[in-house]
Amino acid sequence: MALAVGMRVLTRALLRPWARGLRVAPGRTGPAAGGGDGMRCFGSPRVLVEPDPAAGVAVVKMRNPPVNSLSLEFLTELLISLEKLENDKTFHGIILTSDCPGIFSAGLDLTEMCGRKPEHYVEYWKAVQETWLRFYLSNLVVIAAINGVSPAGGCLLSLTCDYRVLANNPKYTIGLNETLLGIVAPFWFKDTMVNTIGHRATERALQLGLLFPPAEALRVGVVDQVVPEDQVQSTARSVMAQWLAIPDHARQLTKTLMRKPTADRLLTERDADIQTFVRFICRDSVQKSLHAYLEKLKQKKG
Ligand SMILES: CCCCCC/C=C/CC(=O)SCCNC(=O)CCNC(=O)[C@H](O)C(C)(C)COP(=O)(O)OP(=O)(O)OC[C@H]1O[C@@H](n2cnc3c(N)ncnc32)[C@H](O)[C@@H]1OP(=O)(O)O
Repeated sequence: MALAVGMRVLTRALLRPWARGLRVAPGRTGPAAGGGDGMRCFGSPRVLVEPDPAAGVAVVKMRNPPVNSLSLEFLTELLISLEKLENDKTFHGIILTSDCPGIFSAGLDLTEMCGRKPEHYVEYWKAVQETWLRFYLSNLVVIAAINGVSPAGGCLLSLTCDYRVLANNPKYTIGLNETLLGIVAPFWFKDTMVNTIGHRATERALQLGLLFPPAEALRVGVVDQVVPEDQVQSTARSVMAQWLAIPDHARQLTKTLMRKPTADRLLTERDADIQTFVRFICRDSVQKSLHAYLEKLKQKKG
């Protein structure tokens, strides 16, 4: 039932004109692409997929410059790539990483949440929910190779993964910093964090909008491993090999057992959650906060 609802939303998304027009990235082969057996990179303008069929793994690189903000188009492309890989029996695992230097993802795209019509907020929030559900419940092993800063929605995306490897760079902070923007992390953002680091640590992290530098992120458990920057990908690969050595059906069922209750909560409250989001984001005070925050980001340069 849950899956059917999810598929309907994704199918609707795929039917949108800009999604239908998605081009497949020009194919290229290479070592990262498992060039040995000739399988090519594929993907879409904002998502590059480097398949390694021999290992049963694909590296999914987010490339929505400058900061991999999670726009509606980008989320849809991510979902399409995920679905393609899930439907291809060659693949058992995904390494999710960034192609934008120094940035994993800046989180939800603030321009999707500012100065738009309520109908747009509905469409956008559905895509955010769908992305979370599909990644959180994916049967594939999903490992985040976090090679940059990862606030808010960027952190949430990494929390949907089964394992997080973070590059040891003090600039690469990670956390749910929504309160600093004058907004509130929805219950399923909070639940995902609670499932990862526990209730008390989440309470503190979310109220204060903490963005953890690598050592702190490791200590509190937001990430599973911190490694030198040039070892993030290789570490993700060796962790993947360990996870793929486990009998797949047993691992998948265990993942579902652990995650389904959390996902079910959103699935049963999905429409109410959309209404809550739209009501909240349409408030004058929230729009003012978000505009001011975006302005501050822009002025930082000047
Ligand atoms: C019940 C209601 C529930 C509501 C819940 C809503 C939940 C929201 C969750 C979120 O994810 S909100 C987004 C939170 N994200 C952030 O706080 C990150 C903001 N960005 C930054 O801190 C920095 O940009 C960075 C990621 C550290 C990168 O810094 P850098 O110096 O490399 O780049 P900038 O010059 O700051 O940015 C370049 C460019 O990109 C624009 N931009 C940055 N972040 C976003 C974003 N999240 N959305 C849209 N646009 C973004 C920035 O404005 C610059 O634009 P310009 O036009 O080139 O000036």
